[in-house]
Amino acid sequence: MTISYEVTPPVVAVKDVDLTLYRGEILGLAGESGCGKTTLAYGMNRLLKPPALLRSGEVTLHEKDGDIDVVALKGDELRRFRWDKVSMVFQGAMNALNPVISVKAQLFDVFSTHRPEMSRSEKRAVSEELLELVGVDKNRLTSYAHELSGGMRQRVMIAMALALRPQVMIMDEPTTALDVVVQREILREIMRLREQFNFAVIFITHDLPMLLEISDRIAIMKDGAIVEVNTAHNIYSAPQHEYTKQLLSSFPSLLGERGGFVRTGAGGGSDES
Ligand SMILES: Nc1ncnc2c1ncn2[C@@H]1O[C@H](COP(=O)(O)OP(=O)(O)OP(=O)(O)O)[C@@H](O)[C@H]1O
Repeated sequence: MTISYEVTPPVVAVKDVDLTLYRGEILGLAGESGCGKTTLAYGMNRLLKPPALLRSGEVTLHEKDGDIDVVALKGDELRRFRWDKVSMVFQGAMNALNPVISVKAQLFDVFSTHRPEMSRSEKRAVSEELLELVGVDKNRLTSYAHELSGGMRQRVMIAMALALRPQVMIMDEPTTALDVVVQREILREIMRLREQFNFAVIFITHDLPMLLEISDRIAIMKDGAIVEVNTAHNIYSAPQHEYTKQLLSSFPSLLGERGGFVRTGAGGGSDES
């Protein structure tokens, strides 16, 4: 996939990227600011708007009953694909909730658009369940965004992304704006939900230490290209690309003693120390 911004002169933000996301995996996408992570995510979910242009490439979702050619989707098909199959939690999503509409109205809106057959009481029951799933009291259904803390708003956004049980969730810096304690709570929640519902996650951040903890595999992006993809364990213990080594060494916390990982078992890297 190649994506450019058709400005003068044009900026090629994603250069010939080829990426496979496996069912149920967490794929971390790391790289410094401006390397093209968000543009790539938008490209995968058909969210590019001019001057962005998908110059070439294809996106295929393999489903039980056949493949979906995402680039060919139009109108209603595309609307159904988003949220239903692939949902996205954006950078700064906690500010994306409409402040003057209740949480309930925003959740109901997702169902009204995508599940028109649901009754009000069904919507209510499912919305309450969703809030509880992401650790928000169901009484918050009637709250407005401005009445919620940043962490709660972000949880509500995750509940919305989860609402239709998509196969893939793309999370672009979903916790960056939150303090470290809340950030870790939410990460744990995402990991738990992933185990429960088995969706795959593309997790985008420049925070490589965090990705090492939560990802199955990590793709390292530089200047619009993916320079290395490997298991989190191999990225950490046997980085191949010079840039990956540089990126690892730019996080002092990774050089010293390793702290406790959120993730246990595979991927955390336990061959040394
Ligand atoms: N609307 C635009 N017009 C022109 N260039 C753009 C536009 N949006 C992004 N770019 C350029 O495309 C490149 C990739 O940007 P992108 O936002 O995808 O990077 P990123 O890795 O997600 O960065 P960050 O972590 O800061 O969000 C950058 O060089 C950026 O300046």
